[in-house]
Amino acid sequence: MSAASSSNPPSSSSSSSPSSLSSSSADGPPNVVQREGATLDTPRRHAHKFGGSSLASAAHYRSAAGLLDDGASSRWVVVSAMQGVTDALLRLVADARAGRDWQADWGALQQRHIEAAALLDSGDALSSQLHDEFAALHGELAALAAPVDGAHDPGHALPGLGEVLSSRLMHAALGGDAAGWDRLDARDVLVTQPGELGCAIDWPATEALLAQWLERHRGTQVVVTGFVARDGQGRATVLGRNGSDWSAAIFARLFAAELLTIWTDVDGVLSADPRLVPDAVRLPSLSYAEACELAYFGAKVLHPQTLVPLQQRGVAVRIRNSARPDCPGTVIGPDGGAAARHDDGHPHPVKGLSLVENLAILDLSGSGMAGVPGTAERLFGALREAGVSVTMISQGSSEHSICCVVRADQAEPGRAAIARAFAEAIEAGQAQGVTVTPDICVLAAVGDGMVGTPGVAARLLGGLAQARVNVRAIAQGAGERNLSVAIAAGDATRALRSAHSAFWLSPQTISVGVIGPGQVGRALLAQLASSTFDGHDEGIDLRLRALADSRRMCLAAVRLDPADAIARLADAAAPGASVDDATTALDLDAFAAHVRAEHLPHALIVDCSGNDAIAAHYPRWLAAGIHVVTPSKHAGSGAWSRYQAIRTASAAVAGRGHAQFRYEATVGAGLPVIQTLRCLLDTGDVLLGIEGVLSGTLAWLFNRYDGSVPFSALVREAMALGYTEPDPRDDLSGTDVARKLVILAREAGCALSMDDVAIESLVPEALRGVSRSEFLERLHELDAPMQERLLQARASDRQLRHLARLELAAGEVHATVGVSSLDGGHAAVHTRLTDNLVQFRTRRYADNPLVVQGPGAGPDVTAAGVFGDILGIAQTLGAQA
Ligand SMILES: NC(=O)C1=CN([C@@H]2O[C@H](COP(=O)(O)OP(=O)(O)OC[C@H]3O[C@@H](n4cnc5c(N)ncnc54)[C@H](O)[C@@H]3O)[C@@H](O)[C@H]2O)C=CC1
Ligand SMILES: N[C@@H](CC=O)C(=O)O
Repeated sequence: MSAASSSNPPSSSSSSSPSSLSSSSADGPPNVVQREGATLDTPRRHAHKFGGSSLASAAHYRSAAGLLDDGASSRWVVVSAMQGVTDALLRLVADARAGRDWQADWGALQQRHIEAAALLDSGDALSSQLHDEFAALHGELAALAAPVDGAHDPGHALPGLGEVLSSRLMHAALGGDAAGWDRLDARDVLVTQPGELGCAIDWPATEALLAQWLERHRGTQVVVTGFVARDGQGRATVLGRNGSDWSAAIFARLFAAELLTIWTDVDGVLSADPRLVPDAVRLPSLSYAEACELAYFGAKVLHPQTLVPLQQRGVAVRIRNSARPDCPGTVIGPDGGAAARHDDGHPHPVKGLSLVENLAILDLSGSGMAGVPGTAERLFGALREAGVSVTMISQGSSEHSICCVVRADQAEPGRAAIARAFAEAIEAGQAQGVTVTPDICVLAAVGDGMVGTPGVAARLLGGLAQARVNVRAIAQGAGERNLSVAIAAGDATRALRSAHSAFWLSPQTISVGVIGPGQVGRALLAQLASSTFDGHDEGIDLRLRALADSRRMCLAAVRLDPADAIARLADAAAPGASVDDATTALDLDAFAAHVRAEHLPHALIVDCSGNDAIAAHYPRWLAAGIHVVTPSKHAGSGAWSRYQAIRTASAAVAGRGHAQFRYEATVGAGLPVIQTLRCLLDTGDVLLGIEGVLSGTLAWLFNRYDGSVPFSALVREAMALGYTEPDPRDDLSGTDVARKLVILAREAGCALSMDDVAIESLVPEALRGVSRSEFLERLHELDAPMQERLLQARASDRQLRHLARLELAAGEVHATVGVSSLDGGHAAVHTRLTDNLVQFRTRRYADNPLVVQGPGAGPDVTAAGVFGDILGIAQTLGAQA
């Protein structure tokens, strides 16, 4: 018997429940759904169903019994078999039929049930009942070896024994008769009959038998066997796979429940298959129509057949996780439609996305078909004759071609049937023939809210376009609840993720990867973790999805928590660690590919490594549409050719709009230095010169250095405070400041390079070529020359400051970096701590420079500059959306 059929609608005489049910029900006429005073949270007449995954052991039965304690005055619980038992029974039947040994498996199955019974019932009664059931099963299995006599298959109903046994265990777990629980074997009352579309329910016969049963039972607390039933001759039968859900719906209707709760092992219906779409969200509610659409299109929701008996009476279904009863699950009912909001509080026109795989497209085309009545009838008639079921149909208004999607294994019979039906037309050249496109799947967007909502197709197709998914065929009925597209099977996951993002994610969702969790990288992660900036209100959704240091990387499918991302990077590499995120050896191409997830609208890499080799990747990343933000000066001040490649790549990126390269923190850390210069230039001003203190480290050193403490001791302190470059010689040599000057000059349109800057280094010649560690050991060698400079400056009542100068005049650029001896009139003498001081002299600010001043080094202020760049990019994306 097939489960993929629908029940016949009940006859008019069956539209009310049996009269005895009415008299035995304490809550009033059972054929009137009791809504007054009841809500879905506190139904008075509550049917439950437990699937096998919720009934794996005695402990599961106990906790299931606890879940029934919900205050309802009438409770019915329909049970599946214990987990795995139906499959075990099917194997037993197959083995017995084939003459293979089945005794051992039979014994193991009996043992499993007896053990569970012993834990649930202290007496012998339950065990002895189970022994009787197993003895009967033994006899029936033994008889299966004999040839089948007549059309009735005696083994057909045996797999239903699992539900019978399970109902006994649940009855015991609930306290049995003593606790007021009846047990109803559905084989006594539920009558099936063959229907046009398969197995159907004989409602009048069922209601009559149930009425008789209710004359002998209270009927307000009943454990019911799922899956099993009887045929018109009173023989045991089963409802087919997933029949337990159908049973539950049937009994919820027969007992006039207000709500049917189906307890299973998932949190409810999700917006898409979570194995394919990590971002899938639980749907709080669905209408019957939406649930049916999703179910037909591959979502593992309830079989549509299950909903029929409930929909006819307006009974709501709630799908809940028995392992997480706090989760409210998904309600399917009359009110689950367009108005429903998701957990994020926003209404969504599309409720879910589903995918049907293993399909093929059949296409019949020919100019002779246009305007000819009956073409479609002939085509689909041929498919019907060949027993080919059609999943999707599409025809353009030109009528030049008609195509349909069928199961892959039915493509060839379908093609042959259409070719036969149109043989004459093909021969005459009126039709070109039938083509088969294999390896197809259909992606469907489903939702009541789609009805009358403009833009749904645009979002779906836009999402697919972004992921470069080609659409082969499209179908949407006038009902507007389902928009289906046929696509290549190889594109399925990418398509589903992109479509999901198009409907569920903000257009300002950014997939973020961070490289270099050092001083600045750590501070940035901390700021991302603790930021009070509520990106979701703005629509900005920054998703840290990747983190790398110089050896490893950690990639997360959905997101890494910035608060423990560094720990994950370290921990996940530990032997035996198993997380959903993959930590592997650093592979920058794989890192970038992961960040540039096609299903997420935008991608951004933050490079805090300070490593020149990483900067070499920027042109490729930018060309691939990945935004790049960095505090590192290598790209901005490195080889001119690379700098140009970066600019070119960020200027022209097809598809996603151009990828941005931002590096505000390279000059002045968190100070708005580059943006100030840009603002001056973009508004038509002309840069004449820049003078100032561009090193936080050197500012701090010279602000502190008074001869009382050796200069080398102050350098060590600056290192510890995170002011210096990873190698402090970059600061002391003036290289770091020169880099900043080059960055600013290039920003102003000058092709300046490091070689063009006259740099005075504070690093003695002898220490320039040694290793970093040797340099640190010999740091004291700086002390004597610095002491001497200090004394000289003091002798002329001056102070030492490290200055950078850029002069632009008559097409000439002069850039110098070094220590100056300044009198008290110079602004640099009045800086404090790590203050940077940047004086822009421009045409507009010629006499009195525009000054940017403030702390110019340190992990926190630098990270803030980086964070500001990230948000700046996100905001421009918002403006584009
Ligand atoms: N510290 C500060 O005040 C400021 C720093 N910056 C810049 O920020 C950048 C980072 O500075 P810090 O955090 O102080 O340096 P850091 O040495 O503390 O951190 C660098 C991090 O990058 C990682 N790394 C190095 N090479 C790598 C590679 N090839 N691949 C992946 N990861 C790699 C290291 O493992 C380390 O985690 C530098 O470019 C620096 O110039 C800019 C403005 C201010
Ligand atoms: N080491 C640098 C850090 C900022 O760029 C400095 O001291 O300025």
